[in-house]
Amino acid sequence: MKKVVKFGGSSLASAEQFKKVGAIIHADKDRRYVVPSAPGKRFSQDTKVTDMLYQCYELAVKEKLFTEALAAIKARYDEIIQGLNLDLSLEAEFKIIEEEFRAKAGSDYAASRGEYLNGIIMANYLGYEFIDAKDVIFFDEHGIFEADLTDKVLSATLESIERAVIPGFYGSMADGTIKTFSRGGSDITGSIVAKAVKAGLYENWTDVSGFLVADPRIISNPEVISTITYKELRELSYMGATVLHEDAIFPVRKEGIPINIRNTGAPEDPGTMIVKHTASKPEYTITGIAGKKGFVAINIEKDMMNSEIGFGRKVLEVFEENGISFEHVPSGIDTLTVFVHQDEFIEKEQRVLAGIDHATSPDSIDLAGDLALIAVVGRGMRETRGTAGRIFSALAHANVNVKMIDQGSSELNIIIGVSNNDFEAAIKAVYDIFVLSKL
Ligand SMILES: Nc1ncnc2c1ncn2[C@@H]1O[C@H](COP(=O)(O)OP(=O)(O)O)[C@@H](O)[C@H]1O
Ligand SMILES: N[C@@H](CC(=O)OP(=O)(O)O)C(=O)O
Repeated sequence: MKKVVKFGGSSLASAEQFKKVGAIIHADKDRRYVVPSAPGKRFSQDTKVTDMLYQCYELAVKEKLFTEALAAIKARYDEIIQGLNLDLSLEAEFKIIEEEFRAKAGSDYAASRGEYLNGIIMANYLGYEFIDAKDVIFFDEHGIFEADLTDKVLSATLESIERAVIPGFYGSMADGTIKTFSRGGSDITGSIVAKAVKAGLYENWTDVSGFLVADPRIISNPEVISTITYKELRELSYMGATVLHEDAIFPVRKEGIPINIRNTGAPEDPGTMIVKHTASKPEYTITGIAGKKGFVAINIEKDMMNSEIGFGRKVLEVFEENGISFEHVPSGIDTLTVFVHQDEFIEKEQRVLAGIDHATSPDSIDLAGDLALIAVVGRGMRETRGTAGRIFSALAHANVNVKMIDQGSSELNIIIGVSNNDFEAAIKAVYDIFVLSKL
């Protein structure tokens, strides 16, 4: 069986981490295709190389001195090369990067160098072939990922290569311009490679022992989810469970290739299996909880709204015209509320409000900001009566005021809107009622 293994930045932050990764790869001969991220944080106050690259390029664009910032990035790689005793120099690579920064090659080019250089080191360390992602991962002229072309070229390229390192996070457009996925996008590259080689398993190695029921930065020592479906996972990762990029399931989903989240620091732990279907019953009624802060609700009221055909479309068109995507649109008889990201909305607020006024002549519009959305997700919720009731009584006990409820018709998730200040308390209350009380 072929396995594709992606290692996140936390797994490749130092020479010591690289050694653990090397041991993991050598422990299983099926681990043939390796997708590395850029070096991440070595300790909590450290800076990821990707962020250092963005900052350095920002200086270059402003025509400020950036050589020191670039030297600090080079030092991160040199430390790894020395720690691994490799006969490798990145001198020439950094010369090219410096020239490209001066020529303002783009912030995507800048960020992509994190994975590119780490890929060169990884290939040298393992004795695997290095494949530059710009030659096998493609985007169209609008920056949209080209799945079919990529799959064709990548599978043909890897067919004759027994073992290879393909850096994550970036690819190229037809004119050669480097383009990255959104942040955390090496997870997507891993999935694309798994599809192209028809892998039996896509292992995604990180710094936690699997997908956890809740964010470990909010709940201490949360339980590990042993098996989760692609659908549940997408809901959770979209809503802030950053361990896997929310788009990483698409390439493997069609082929039904399972993803296994594993811990580089504890390779003996089985981690989480992410699968298409499972007969296994979840341990608790809910599979997981995730959430994000920073939303604003725009409440629109108009008498007889329910009989005005096209009302919702007119409202949503205003958001579309202003380039703002909406998250949720709960509605009543005479009210409609639109939830959007506060940072996207804030600078366009007056234009949007005037647009809604003009398009729908409402009786009133009011705004509620600083809201958080929490998704409670689980394939087991459909079969269990009283789940919503339990969630709301737990929140009431924790003194959390619920501002919005939205249950998807799939009954796979319940979305709850609370104030930003209540975010952590709400997640804790839901976690406690289902996991600690074993419901
Ligand atoms: N539900 C969750 N399960 C596991 N980890 C989570 C969850 N929600 C948030 N996280 C965070 O995601 C981190 C792993 O993702 P990330 O930092 O992108 O790792 P990597 O550097 O390996 O790509 C964990 O250290 C954890 O803090
Ligand atoms: N290095 C990129 C891409 C990535 O996926 O990184 P990580 O695997 O460390 O989340 C980022 O920081 O966004």
